[in-house]
Amino acid sequence: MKISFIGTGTMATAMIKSIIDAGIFAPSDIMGSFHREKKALEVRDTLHINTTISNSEAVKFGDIVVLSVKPQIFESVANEIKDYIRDSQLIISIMAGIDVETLQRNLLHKKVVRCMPNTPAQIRQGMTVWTATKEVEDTEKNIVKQILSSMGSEMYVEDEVYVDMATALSGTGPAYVFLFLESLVNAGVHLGFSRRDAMELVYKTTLGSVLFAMQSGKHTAELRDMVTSPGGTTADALYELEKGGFRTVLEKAVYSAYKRTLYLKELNKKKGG
Ligand SMILES: NC(=O)C1=CN([C@@H]2O[C@H](COP(=O)(O)OP(=O)(O)OC[C@H]3O[C@@H](n4cnc5c(N)ncnc54)[C@H](OP(=O)(O)O)[C@@H]3O)[C@@H](O)[C@H]2O)C=CC1
Ligand SMILES: O=C(O)[C@@H]1CCC=N1
Repeated sequence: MKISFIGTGTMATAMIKSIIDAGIFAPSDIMGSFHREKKALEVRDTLHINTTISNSEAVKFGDIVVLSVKPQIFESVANEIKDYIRDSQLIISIMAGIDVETLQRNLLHKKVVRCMPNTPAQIRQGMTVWTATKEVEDTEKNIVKQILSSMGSEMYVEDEVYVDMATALSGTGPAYVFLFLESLVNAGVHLGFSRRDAMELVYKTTLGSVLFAMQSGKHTAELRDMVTSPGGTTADALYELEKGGFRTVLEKAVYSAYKRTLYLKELNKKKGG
């Protein structure tokens, strides 16, 4: 079985590394398409996969074709490749805000998987939410599951509205976490820690807390209470976070990302007729 990637950037490269590391595809069974020759040659030399600057050539190569270009150029890429897609091929889209109906209509193809991965896939710790059209057979779903599991964890959903929601929560999510980490490290530096020590304290505290929350099975409010000694330091810090609207800001940010997903979806629905 062979797999092609249309647009071999950050996410596609993470997927390629994961499927090679997991032994699902050999580098010789993978092709990545690029729009710049220099980049194509660089990736060919580092990942030892096949590369091309022709999207149609990439489509012809794979049994599975992953669409990993930016959503903004999907319409022109679809026009370029639609005549080369075979009925037997499985199309996997990782593009944000392009729904199944738009994919099927622009590609003139029914067998489609839509998924939303995230960047921790680069170290095989990603989280991907995905859905498939009824034309995708169970054996193909199993292959998709294997591919996505090679990047970390996966969650299948029947209704693609959850893929839109996941775009705002888990797809965009690493950016929220990185900003949170950066802010805490800066706070540590402000107190007088070296940046290196502050990073170690913050990263390990965050990792430990996430594992604790997952393994304890307790509600996070209970876990928070366990940290909050009466008349102690935590109560003061939490008071300031609540006063500053920490939760509301976070909820508004996620909702804003969700609205952007829906906007992109509508925009792409209108394009391409
Ligand atoms: N980054 C993320 O966290 C996530 C991204 N996604 C989705 O993944 C997709 C890719 O995102 P990401 O990897 O971040 O973006 P990148 O910009 O890193 O990847 C897109 C790649 O497509 C290439 N490209 C541009 N035009 C063409 C073309 N006409 N034909 C072939 N290739 C082309 C770009 O090349 P060049 O750089 O030379 O322009 C680039 O390498 C997006 O649709 C995004 O919504 C989904 C989940 C998470
Ligand atoms: O910012 C974006 O549009 C992409 C989709 C999810 C994460 N990054």
